[in-house]
Amino acid sequence: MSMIAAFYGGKSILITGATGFLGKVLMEKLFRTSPDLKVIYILVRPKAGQTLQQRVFQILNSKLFEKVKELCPNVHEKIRAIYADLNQNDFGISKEDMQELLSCTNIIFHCAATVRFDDTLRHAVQLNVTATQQLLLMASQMPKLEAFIHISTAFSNCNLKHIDEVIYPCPVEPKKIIDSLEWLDDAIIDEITPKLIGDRPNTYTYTKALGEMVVQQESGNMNIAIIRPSIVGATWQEPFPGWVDNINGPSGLIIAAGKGFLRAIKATPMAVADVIPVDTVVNLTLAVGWYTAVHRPKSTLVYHCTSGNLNPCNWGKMGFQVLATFEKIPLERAFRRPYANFTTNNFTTQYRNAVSHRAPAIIYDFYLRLTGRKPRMTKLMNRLLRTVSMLEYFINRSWEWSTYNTEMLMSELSPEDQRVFNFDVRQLNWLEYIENYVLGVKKYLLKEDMAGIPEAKQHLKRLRNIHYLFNTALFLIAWRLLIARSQMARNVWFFIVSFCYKFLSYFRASSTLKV
Ligand SMILES: CCCCCCCCCCCCCCCCCCCCCCCCCC(=O)SCCNC(=O)CCNC(=O)[C@H](O)C(C)(C)COP(=O)(O)OP(=O)(O)OC[C@H]1O[C@@H](n2cnc3c(N)ncnc32)[C@H](O)[C@@H]1OP(=O)(O)O
Ligand SMILES: NC(=O)C1=CN([C@@H]2O[C@H](COP(=O)(O)OP(=O)(O)OC[C@H]3O[C@@H](n4cnc5c(N)ncnc54)[C@H](OP(=O)(O)O)[C@@H]3O)[C@@H](O)[C@H]2O)C=CC1
Repeated sequence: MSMIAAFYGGKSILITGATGFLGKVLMEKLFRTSPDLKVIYILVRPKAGQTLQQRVFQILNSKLFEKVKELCPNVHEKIRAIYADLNQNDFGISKEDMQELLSCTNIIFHCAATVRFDDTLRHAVQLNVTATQQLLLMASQMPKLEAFIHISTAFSNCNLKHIDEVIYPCPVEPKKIIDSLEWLDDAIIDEITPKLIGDRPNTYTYTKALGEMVVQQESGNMNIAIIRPSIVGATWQEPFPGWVDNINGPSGLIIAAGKGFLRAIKATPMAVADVIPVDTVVNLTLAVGWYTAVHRPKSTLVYHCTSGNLNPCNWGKMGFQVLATFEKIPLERAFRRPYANFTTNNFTTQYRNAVSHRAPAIIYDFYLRLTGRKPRMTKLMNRLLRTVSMLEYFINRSWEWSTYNTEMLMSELSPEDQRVFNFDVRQLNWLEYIENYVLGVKKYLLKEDMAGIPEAKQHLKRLRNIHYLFNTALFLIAWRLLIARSQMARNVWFFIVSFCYKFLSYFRASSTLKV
């Protein structure tokens, strides 16, 4: 019997960010391994015209929850969606709901965050710092609380090369930032943002670091732990391989490469691709929840959930395997044949952006205009290049994350728990994982039918023929222009034509002789 699964039985668990990528997988695993848990409270806001209930209904009816619904048919009765917007004071939670949360919650998993790299400092602080502070204040009023697990990111200290499982201080106190954002106007905030974030690449990593400091400062006598996952990717094994439902991290670029939009990317092939499957993160999170509540470590422990030091893969290998998978299983309606490579310096990157990205987009938009349709490719391409430029920081560097606490926890688990809550990435076969990831992107994110593969292959053949035709036409036009202007080119042309003619005459004469 799994001790961790048994621990969550009968518990009331509060999850923030349950509608997100990580949150959904966390909920799924909890229901699958501890179907006797009491209730999962999820803090949800209405979104895209959907009410709370509609959002929960949509999650429960997704492929991810198929197994859970078999094992635990009353799962919908065990989810209690509570209206909450983390941008508001007290999260906008009603008095009755707040009372219930305060009196019943046993465990908190705080996953909600803004993960956008281009968010304003004001919004990122509100969500990743102030909301964390408010949640901790709520948690401190919960008499039955056993553990508070905060999800941070391995990149919260990406300004360092070697990162230990400790909370590093930020130059400016989080409280000072929160206070000053209250009275500064947006223009001034935008101006001081680069100075505040310093050598971090964006407001996301900066505010996640501030969030950790807040956790440390407000921990009081609660049992708190921080988990730092690196780049969270599709599921490895559970509930099935390859599940992914958002375009963050590598997923968006995998689509862009598969559809033939992305032809070149500035990346260091030998840099470590510290991707970690989402089910591995969830298994570690649940194990940490159990350990923190049961063993009550004296201080706030930080756990790195990374792959690089135990089972490294690099961007070169990842990119190669992504493209190799698209050879066998292409995406539907590709713009061009999937073919991409890495550039290493700014000059070649600018050149490839102009020639391989912008020029085809302009030509295609011209074609759309000619055929009476609305041009859209240039806009799409500019958006892609902007996204790529924001991710470049992470694919041109390597970091070392120590994993003492994570390895210590692994050794504390019973063999059964090591199996059920497996977070040992040494067992991960990267090539298999990447192939399943790419397949998952096709099936679960793009919702493409596997029956469409022959048609997709046919489409790629047509694209190849168009590509050959286009290149031949381009060559002939360039050659025609050249021989019209240069005597030397004309001489070369005359030489080639007469050589071919002589060769053909000789061939014809000899074959005639043989007969
Ligand atoms: C040797 C051979 C070689 C061969 C080589 C071959 C190479 C080729 C192979 C290539 C593959 C292999 C290499 C891979 C490298 C990966 C690097 C990853 C590094 C990641 C590091 C992460 C580290 C940190 C980890 C963390 O700790 S945090 C988590 C990470 N955080 C992020 O990853 C957020 C980033 N993103 C943004 O920050 C915003 O996205 C922004 C970018 C500002 C844009 O922003 P914007 O332009 O506004 O675009 P969006 O609005 O966002 O979206 C635009 C459209 O997508 C739609 N859409 C938005 N959402 C979603 C959603 N959910 N689900 C579905 N759709 C969505 C939206 O509807 C809109 O569609 P539309 O409306 O146009 O129709
Ligand atoms: N994905 C990754 O690569 C990594 C993620 N992490 C961390 O893991 C955690 C989860 O990330 P992930 O699941 O990928 O992110 P998602 O963007 O998929 O999910 C974010 C969640 O936060 C919720 N949320 C955002 N704003 C609010 C708000 N104002 N009120 C209520 N809820 C809100 C979202 O709700 P809604 O659905 O309503 O928008 C969503 O449920 C984050 O803390 C992130 O920093 C760490 C390392 C890597």
